[in-house]
Formats: sequence, structure tokens, C-alpha cells
Amino acid sequence: MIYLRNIPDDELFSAQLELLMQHGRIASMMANLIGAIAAMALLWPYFEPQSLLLWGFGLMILLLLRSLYMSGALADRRYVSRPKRVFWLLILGSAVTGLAWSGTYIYVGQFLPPTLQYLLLLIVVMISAISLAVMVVVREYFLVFVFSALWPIAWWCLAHFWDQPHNLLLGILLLALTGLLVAASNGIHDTFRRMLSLNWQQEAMARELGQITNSLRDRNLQLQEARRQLTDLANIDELTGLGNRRLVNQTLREEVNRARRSHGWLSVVLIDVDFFKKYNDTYGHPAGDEVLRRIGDIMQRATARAGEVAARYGGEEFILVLPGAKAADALRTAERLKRLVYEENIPHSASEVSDRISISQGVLSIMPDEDVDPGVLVDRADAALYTAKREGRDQIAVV
Ligand SMILES: Nc1nc2c(ncn2[C@@H]2O[C@H](COP(=O)(O)OP(=O)(O)OP(=O)(O)O)[C@@H](O)[C@H]2O)c(=O)[nH]1
Repeated sequence: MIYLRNIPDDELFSAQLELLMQHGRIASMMANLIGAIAAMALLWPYFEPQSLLLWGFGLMILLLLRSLYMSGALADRRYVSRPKRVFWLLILGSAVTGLAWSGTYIYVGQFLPPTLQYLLLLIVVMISAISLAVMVVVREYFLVFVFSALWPIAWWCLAHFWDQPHNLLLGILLLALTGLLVAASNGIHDTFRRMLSLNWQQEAMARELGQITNSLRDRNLQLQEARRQLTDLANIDELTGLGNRRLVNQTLREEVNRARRSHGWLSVVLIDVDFFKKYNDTYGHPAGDEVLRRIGDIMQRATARAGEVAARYGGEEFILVLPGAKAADALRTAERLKRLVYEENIPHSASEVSDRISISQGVLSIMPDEDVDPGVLVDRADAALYTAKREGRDQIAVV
């Protein structure tokens, strides 16, 4: 049953980290990089090139380390196996980067004319604003950056309000901007969480639908198998394991049609155990069953060719359907069967024709040129069988 569930907290947390690293990695690196290049261009006339290059190099190493760590954590899915550790390391990276920017501003600000100071501050503010879009999926990550980059500058400006005429205003503006960014981050962060949650629900539903489809397919296969087994059972005689009358009728219908189309021969041999009632009376019904089973085995051995069907027609009567067999072929098969039954040597002291179980057979061979009902074929074979019985049993009669 499909039902809506909420994403578990730990899965949501891992999904947030994954999203942050997947999308925030390149964006935040690029924002910081561009900021660093712009800052270096601004500061170039006021500082030694070596010091500036060293600063830029240091910042780049820091960004590279962060990016490499994120790639590694994404590759081995550390955000799932150890999300807390990944979280704290990301926070640390964010704090160090933020502090690098605020430290830079506070240190170099005193050597710059006010206009350039404002430009440098603008760079830091821009990086913070860009970060809002990409980092806020993990709110703490964003907040740590904002508070480590903008707050120290704001408080420094307030603390040094007498140094420059605009420091007081800058400090207040920065505090207000920080507040604004924090407020904006709440809404965006919640949207991200909802989006992740919805995504998770969709995936869960798709998974469940897939499972239901699979189980329906399995059920269907089981039903088909059950239907096949039922059909088999409906066509099989329980006692002997041979086909039953139903199968014979079906086979005869098909074979008559085939023989008509190909102008071929079709033979039917009807077999009856001699004095079987007496056998039952003498040896008991279970022994009679055993005889029928053994004759069933013999019939299976006697019908080795493809398309030939041996079946129990009912009671102690058996039938052979021999497609393509002319009268002579069918007679040969009947004689073989007779010999096999004789060789089986099942004692039958009450038989009037032999000291063992014997069979009478009626053979019918036709080349059908019109649709013949299976019942008619069997009746004609039965007539031949009756002849065999009448003429003394343990023999074969052909029509
Ligand atoms: N043990 C056993 N006997 C069965 C089964 N089906 C039918 N019979 C018996 O087979 C006997 C058939 O007897 P009849 O039709 O009189 O024929 P018969 O005794 O073989 O005599 P002829 O056919 O004239 O040689 C009956 O006694 C049935 O009870 C079966 O599944 N098991």
C-alpha cells in the first residue's frame, strides 16, 4: 500500500549535506576565487606583490582543500555514513574562509583610502550574498560564514567609529545586512528542506510502486503456472500418470485434422484387460490398481515415437493414438504391447485364457477425408476390441 511518509530526520540531514556539496562546491569556490582576484587587483598598488601573492595563494589553498574534501565526501558517501563529522568539517571550512575575509578587511582597511575600503567591503558582501543562494541548504554553514565574515567587520567598524566618518554608518548597515541575510536564509532554507522532502517522498513512492509491480508480475506468473498445472491435472489420470479420456479426445480431434490436411494415416488401438473383474475378485482391488499402473508403464514404453499418445480411457480400458501409423504399423505396436504385457508376467489364476494378465486389443486405422468425431473413432476401435474379446481374448482385431 502506498502512503505518504515524511523523510526521516537523519536522511534529510544527509540529503542537505549532499546537495550543499554537490551544488555549493563549485559555486562557492568560484565566488571566493573571483572575490580574491578582485581584492588583489584593488590592493595591488598599496602592498608588496609578494605579500599579496602569498595571501592569494593561501586563500586558494584553503578553497582547494575545501573543494577536495567535498569531492571525497561525495564520492564515498561520507555524508551518509558519518554526516556529523562531515557537517563539522564543513562548518570549520566555512568559518575559516569567513574569518580570512574579515581578517583581511580589518587588517588592510587601515592602509586603504575609504573608496577602496568600501569596494573591498562590497566584495565581502557579494560573496556572502552569493553564498546565500548556494549554501543555505545547510543553514548553519551559511550563518557561520556570514557571522565570521560580516560580523567582525561590523563590530570593528563600530568600535573604530571615530577613525573614519563613515565607520559608524557602515557598522550599523552591516549589522542590519547580517540580520536581513539571516532572515532571508530562514525562508530559503525551509524551501530547500521541503523540496528535499518532496523529492524523497516521490522516490519512496516510485520504489514502492516498483515493488508492487514486481509482486504483481510474480503473482501473475504463479497464476499462469497454477493454471498450467490445473490443465495438466485435468488431462492426467491419477492412478497411472497417463493421459485421460479428456486428453484423448483433444488429441484425436487435433490428429484427425492434421491427417486430413496432410492426407495421412491415423490409427487408434483400444486395449482392455482380460477378466479383470475376476482379477479384482481374486487378488483384491489394490492389487488390481497395481496391475493398471504396470500396464500404464508398459504403454508408455510402447509409445516411443513423437506424437504418439498413451492414455487410460476409463476403468481397465487403455488407448493408443498413433498419428501417421498405417494398419500394419499399428498392428506391430499392438503386438509389441501384447508381448510386453506377457513378459511382465503378472499371475492371474482366475483368467480363462492365460496363467497371467493378458490384454485384448481393437485396432482402427483410417485416412480421414472428413471431420470425424473422436467418439466415433473410439466406437469403431471398440467394435474391433469386442471382436477380439468375442474370439477368445488375448488377441488383436483390426478394422
Ligand atoms: N482395481 C481396479 N479395478 C477397476 C478400476 N476401474 C474398473 N475396475 C474394474 O474393472 C472391472 C471390469 O470388469 P468387466 O467390464 O466386467 O470386464 P472384465 O472382467 O475385464 O471382463 P472382460 O473385459 O470381458 O475380459 C470391474 O470389476 C471394475 O470394478 C480401477 O481403477 N481399479
